[in-house]
Amino acid sequence: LSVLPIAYFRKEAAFHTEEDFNSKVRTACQEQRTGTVGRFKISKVIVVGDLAVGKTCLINRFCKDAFDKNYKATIGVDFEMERFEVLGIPFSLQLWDTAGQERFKCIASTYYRGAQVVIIAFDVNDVASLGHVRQWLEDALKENDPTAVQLFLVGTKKDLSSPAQYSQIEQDAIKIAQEISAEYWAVSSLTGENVNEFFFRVASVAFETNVLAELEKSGSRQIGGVVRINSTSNNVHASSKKKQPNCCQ
Ligand SMILES: Nc1nc2c(ncn2[C@@H]2O[C@H](COP(=O)(O)OP(=O)(O)OP(=O)(O)O)[C@@H](O)[C@H]2O)c(=O)[nH]1
Ligand SMILES: [Mg+2]
Repeated sequence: LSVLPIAYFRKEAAFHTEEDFNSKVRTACQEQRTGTVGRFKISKVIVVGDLAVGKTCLINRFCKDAFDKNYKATIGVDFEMERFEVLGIPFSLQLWDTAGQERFKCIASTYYRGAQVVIIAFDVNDVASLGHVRQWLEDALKENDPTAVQLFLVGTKKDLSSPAQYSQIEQDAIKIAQEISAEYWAVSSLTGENVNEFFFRVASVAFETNVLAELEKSGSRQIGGVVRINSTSNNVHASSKKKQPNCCQ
């Protein structure tokens, strides 16, 4: 799946409104200076939200181009891998579909950790599911570094709402998206409306962020063309300090 720069859905609640990839990112990709991105890097994406809002259907529409009208609750978690190519660089997303049902939530939440992207889904025909967005966010951020996570708020089942009903809930959804710094989208897994666009946007935003982080890392390491391996080994050391005290000293 080759990813072209995909536009935001609503200007009022978008990460950025540039029409193309960041120029630093484009140059780095041209010169194949993307570090671990493209070789080892897999970004973890979790999809959370109330039961039956359509999380599983959303992932299945994108990954399998399939739709099931029968509801089968997700028990715990499921995951799908999706490979993309962005600016000629291979890039993978691991899409974690989690359970919305209360009784399976505690299993599911153990898989929230390490997410780069959090997608909070609500049903555009169910105001209560939008009301629960903050709770889902809180739960997801308990397991993650809030400053490192990119958030998407996605309204599902757009096919079931009339334009008038839809525009009413969209106003509220955009307000919440702004408050929680999420990018807002609305999709239908039944018709497929905006589903590919949405995931391509997720992939391009995640990719850009990863490449920029790589550039920052290599920028701070390189001094006058000399690669200082110290700074990374310090990090490794810091995180494994407890187990291996003084191993390199
Ligand atoms: N009309 C319509 N129905 C949908 C859409 N997406 C999902 N549904 C239906 O909504 C029900 C729930 O969908 P799921 O995807 O299983 O919901 P979920 O969020 O994964 O639910 P849990 O796994 O219990 O958390 C199913 O009957 C789907 O067919 C949509 O875009 N349009
Ligand atoms: Mg499900």
